Amino acid sequence: MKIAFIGGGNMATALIAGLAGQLTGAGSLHVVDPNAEALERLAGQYGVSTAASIDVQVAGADVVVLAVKPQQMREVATVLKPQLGGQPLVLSIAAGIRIADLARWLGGYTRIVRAMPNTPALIAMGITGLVASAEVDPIQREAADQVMRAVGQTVWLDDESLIDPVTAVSGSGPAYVFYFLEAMQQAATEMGLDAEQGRKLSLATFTGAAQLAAQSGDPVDVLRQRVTSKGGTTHAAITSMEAAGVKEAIIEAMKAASARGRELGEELGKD
Ligand SMILES: NC(=O)C1=CN([C@@H]2O[C@H](COP(=O)(O)OP(=O)(O)OC[C@H]3O[C@@H](n4cnc5c(N)ncnc54)[C@H](OP(=O)(O)O)[C@@H]3O)[C@@H](O)[C@H]2O)C=CC1
Ligand SMILES: O=C(O)[C@@H]1CCC=N1
Repeated sequence: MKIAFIGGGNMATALIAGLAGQLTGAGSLHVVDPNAEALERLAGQYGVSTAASIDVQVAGADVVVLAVKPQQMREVATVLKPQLGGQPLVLSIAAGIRIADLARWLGGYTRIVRAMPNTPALIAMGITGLVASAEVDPIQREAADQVMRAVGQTVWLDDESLIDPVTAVSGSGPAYVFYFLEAMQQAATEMGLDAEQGRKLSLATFTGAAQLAAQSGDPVDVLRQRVTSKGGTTHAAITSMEAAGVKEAIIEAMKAASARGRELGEELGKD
């Protein structure tokens, strides 16, 4: 499979890192980005071919991954439009941008899959929500799934509007986890542990608890109750979190992320 990336930033780098080791034979990765330094780094680390603007290699690709910021998508689509003669799959990972708007900017081109990956793709532990336009055939749908499966798990959606909730849960999700870890590490040092001890203890706790939740047949509230001895330390912590409204704040934050995705689509998809 020949895959061309338009945009070689944070998310594209995570996908390229995961994909680089998986392509065999005639498979190739090509990256277009105006930033020469970013291209040099990607070529050096992952052996990809590069270009500063959309070129003949993009025109010959089987899959064109659009990995620019949502605000840059319209301009990129306009430049890409004349290069779609080979009928590639256009795989957009931009938050908010709706298939219908992208199809319009591409001059009515509809072989589009919209995907929402996340940065753990960098270590092949990503998860991606996907939705295909009605015109995408099963072969290209499988191609999209294959690209994303190379960097983790995939979840297909029937309804495009659900990609905003997916963005709020798993697209932005790694940032919430890092934020929680930041708080745990800060608390650890404030209570007298050194930074390395705090980092090791909090990271292992997060990974261990997540693995336990994934492997256990029990729901997470039951697992939480098993840690919470009556009148003990965990009870003190959870009582403090409940009083501060932590759960409600997380739920509100995620709804804000989803609403921002929808708003981006409305704002940027006008006319
Ligand atoms: N980061 C994440 O965790 C996730 C991001 N996404 C989506 O991925 C997309 C990219 O996000 P992210 O990687 O974080 O953003 P970045 O800003 O890191 O990457 C975008 C890259 O595209 C480059 N670029 C700008 N204009 C063009 C152009 N005309 N042609 C080619 N490249 C161009 C940018 O260069 P310059 O900086 O010079 O403008 C930059 O290097 C977004 O749409 C986002 O919604 C989806 C899931 C998760
Ligand atoms: O913050 C953002 O808009 C992008 C989409 C999901 C993660 N990062």
